[in-house]
Amino acid sequence: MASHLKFIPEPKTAAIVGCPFSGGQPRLGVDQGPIHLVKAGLIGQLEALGWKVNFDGHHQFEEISAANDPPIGILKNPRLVSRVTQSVAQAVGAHAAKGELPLTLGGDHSLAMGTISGTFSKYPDACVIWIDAHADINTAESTGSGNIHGMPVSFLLGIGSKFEEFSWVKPVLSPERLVYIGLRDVDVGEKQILRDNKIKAFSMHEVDKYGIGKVVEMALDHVNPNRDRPIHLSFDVDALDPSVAPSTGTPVRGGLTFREGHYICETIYETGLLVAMDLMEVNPSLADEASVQQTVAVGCSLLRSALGETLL
Ligand SMILES: NC(=[NH2+])NCCC[C@H](N)C(=O)O
Ligand SMILES: [Mn+2]
Ligand SMILES: [Mn+2]
Repeated sequence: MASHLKFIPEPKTAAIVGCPFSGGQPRLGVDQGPIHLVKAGLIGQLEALGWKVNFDGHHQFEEISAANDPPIGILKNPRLVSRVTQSVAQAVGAHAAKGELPLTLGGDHSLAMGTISGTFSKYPDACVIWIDAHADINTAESTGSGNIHGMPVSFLLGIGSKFEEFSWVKPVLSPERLVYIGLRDVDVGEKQILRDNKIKAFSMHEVDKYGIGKVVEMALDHVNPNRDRPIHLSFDVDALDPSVAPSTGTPVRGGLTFREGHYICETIYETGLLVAMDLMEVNPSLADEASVQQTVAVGCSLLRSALGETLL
């Protein structure tokens, strides 16, 4: 397939934004996700697809001190998450501004607050396709956990109470420019938020009912009816079934198959509209060595599919 990406000039260049960060949730180890993905050979694999790949080491968040970061209300590590995601927004925005395609490797999904802010700084009319078992749309009012990886979408939409610490996050995303695929563990308060804001979501029920081909087409018809808007793809590896991607912090059974996950990435590549992708929540400290290798390999192959790897 000699597809090309409409918004990415030649020579097509991907920028790896490695984000070893776990502060949006309580489990250690998810910060090692990007290190494993790169060690597994991701960069060479993308180069083999004809991409120029920029990677000058993983981002260093050490200087962003975690000291003295008491909860704000129920929000955990609020200052740390805010500063880290703000620096990610700047990095992603700078790559996008140069015409590169940022591939952000997480790390936990709170990072998407930064990646999507960065994408919208260059492409204000972009849309977001969010692949996840979870909606990650809790507000400070609705969250039970206080883990900010369950909340980035509400911040990007500008719903829920506002915090001085997050004043840099602008409500760049509007509800009709967002669509979910793969949901199956959505909190009661999140369901209300999805209804109140008329946000389109295809849960695993719809994937079973219509098949993944039809679901992706309907998702694109919703956020991108004329197939002219830039697409930011935010892929939480826990969207896949735990038998496919076991090494992740909040696995939920009944997820996407290996092929369904890849089909989504392949189809979004085929639109020619992809401008940024996140691959989040790979946690190499969870599960045995073979499961870790399997999850990291799946992460790499999802990224390859989104960057144009074809089956034939
Ligand atoms: N990015 C994720 N894996 N998010 C899981 C979120 C789980 C739950 N809904 C929460 O708010 O805590
Ligand atoms: Mn998830
Ligand atoms: Mn998520």
